[in-house]
Amino acid sequence: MEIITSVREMQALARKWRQGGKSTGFVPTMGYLHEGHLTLMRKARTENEITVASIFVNPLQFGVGEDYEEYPRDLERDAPLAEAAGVDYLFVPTVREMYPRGYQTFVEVTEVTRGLCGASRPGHFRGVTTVVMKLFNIVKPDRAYFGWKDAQQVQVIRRMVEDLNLDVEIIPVPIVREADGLALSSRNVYLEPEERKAALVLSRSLKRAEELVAQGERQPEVIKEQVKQMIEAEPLAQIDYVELVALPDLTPLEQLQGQALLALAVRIGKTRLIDNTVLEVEG
Ligand SMILES: Nc1ncnc2c1ncn2[C@@H]1O[C@H](COP(=O)(O)OP(=O)(O)OP(=O)(O)O)[C@@H](O)[C@H]1O
Ligand SMILES: CC(C)(CO)[C@@H](O)C(=O)[O-]
Ligand code: BAL
Repeated sequence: MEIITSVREMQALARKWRQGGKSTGFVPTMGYLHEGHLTLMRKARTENEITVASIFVNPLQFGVGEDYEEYPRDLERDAPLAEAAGVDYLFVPTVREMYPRGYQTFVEVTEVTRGLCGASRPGHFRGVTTVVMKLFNIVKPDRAYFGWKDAQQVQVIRRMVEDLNLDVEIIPVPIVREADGLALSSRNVYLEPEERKAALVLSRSLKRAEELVAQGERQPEVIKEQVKQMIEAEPLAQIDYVELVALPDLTPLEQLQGQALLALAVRIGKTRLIDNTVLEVEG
């Protein structure tokens, strides 16, 4: 595996593969790799001739007072993990390399970013779409892999790809969980042992919602209320949002039908965690 830090060098390599007709799979990440990221990388490995991953903690997608400074960074730990997962090139640019002096161009998706994390983290998705657009232009992948843990991010990126006619296939990958249900996240390292236990309330409340739907419940408000009550019963948890919206547009729902996304953002102590499940009703 080769580590590339220069945009120009990465672009030159990508141009060479394109001209040689080699397919490229790309996995953008913010690093501190875990089994969720590695699953994306292994999938990219099996479906493409060249596998590229990036590690870049993108300052543009963090709001004021968020954890940009504390976000875990450890390239010495990450590089061998990426290599073992089959990554050929690990792109690790600096902030100055991605946003040189005078930088002033941004990409904004307007509708599907309004609710959920877009509402609770203003400017977040503008930062995500801007960096992902840049990364796509640098790596020129045929396929790009995104985790369903960030379900809204998947819909936002898909919208950007469709609206801007980008020649890349977006491949969503199911959420990877710990044996006890907690969705893997780089931010789980912030959790103290007691908080780690309390964090299980996210996946448990999603399971409860799935049971309610299996029992015939179709009222979004009833499902959301049950989820909220479960989370509020956990003393260390504080709800940021609990939303039940239609897929793929993430618009409000009057009645559960087709595919809906039940998405949560919950603070456990100072750590903001997200999780979700797709609720599917036939007919
Ligand atoms: N548990 C998971 N299962 C599947 N994909 C995941 C999981 N966690 C992260 N990913 C995906 O990995 C990619 C990189 O995500 P990122 O580097 O932000 O990791 P993260 O663990 O989600 O970090 P954090 O939640 O702390 O921001 C994204 O597409 C994300 O959806
Ligand atoms: C896609 C991404 C790497 C862009 O910075 C980030 O939002 C993430 O890790 O999900
Ligand atoms: N996985 C989403 C990146 C972020 O929280 O900024």
